[in-house]
Amino acid sequence: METTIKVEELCKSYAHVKAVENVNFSICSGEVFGLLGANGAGKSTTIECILGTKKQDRGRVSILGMNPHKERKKLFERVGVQFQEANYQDKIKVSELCKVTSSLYKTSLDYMPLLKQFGLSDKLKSDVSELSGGQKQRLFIVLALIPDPEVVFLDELTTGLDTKARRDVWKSLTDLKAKGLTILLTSHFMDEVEALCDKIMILKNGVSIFYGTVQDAVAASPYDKFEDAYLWYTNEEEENAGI
Ligand SMILES: Nc1ncnc2c1ncn2[C@@H]1O[C@H](COP(=O)(O)OP(=O)(O)OP(=O)(O)O)[C@@H](O)[C@H]1O
Repeated sequence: METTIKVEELCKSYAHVKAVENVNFSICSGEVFGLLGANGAGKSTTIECILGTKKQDRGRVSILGMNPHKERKKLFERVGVQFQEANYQDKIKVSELCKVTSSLYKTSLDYMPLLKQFGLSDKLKSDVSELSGGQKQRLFIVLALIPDPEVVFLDELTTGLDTKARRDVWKSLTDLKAKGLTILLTSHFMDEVEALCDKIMILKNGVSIFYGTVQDAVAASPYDKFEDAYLWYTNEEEENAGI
């Protein structure tokens, strides 16, 4: 399988914080990769280095065979990003935001079927500011998919979604993966990670403490459930240090 994203020896510090330290992973096309870790573990920083919106101090990143710093424009056409907090005008309607987003790309998908897929058809004429948190979250996934991307970055995928909406989003993503879409997601829900991810990396204070499949993560821990294993990985050092 073709490698879509390759991260080698990635390091990035801010003033006094080592946000990412010597991180290595690769993601093949059509794979779903979960970047996990507590708040502040270094997930967003890693993603921003891959997208080229932040410059790493050391290490190499390649995405779709490109250097994200040198080929930002080309990359933009082929990559989708779900933002947590998008900057849009207060009074913009869902249909207008979809139209504006489509106009940014040379080629884009028809947004109507996407809105339908994510349960938002009846919100077409609503102001974005009037949507519920979960509806906004789903709209941001739709916006990320409008450029018909080869890779999509989904940050805190289903935070704020109700049970049914989460399951629907999982199903839609599984269908897109089957068509070859590569997905990098972050999530704080381990059931979601278990349901979707082919491979995961768990970061702690910017360092990778596990890289592999969910099954391997469970097998290498003293637990049978992934959520217990995840907590064991992320707390291990404190426990060993007697904190
Ligand atoms: N612009 C910045 N200036 C200074 N420190 C920063 C900056 N951005 C992030 N950091 C620090 O770098 C570390 C990693 O932050 P990052 O946002 O990558 O974590 P994260 O895993 O994405 O967290 P979350 O789950 O809360 O989104 C944290 O200690 C954070 O305080």
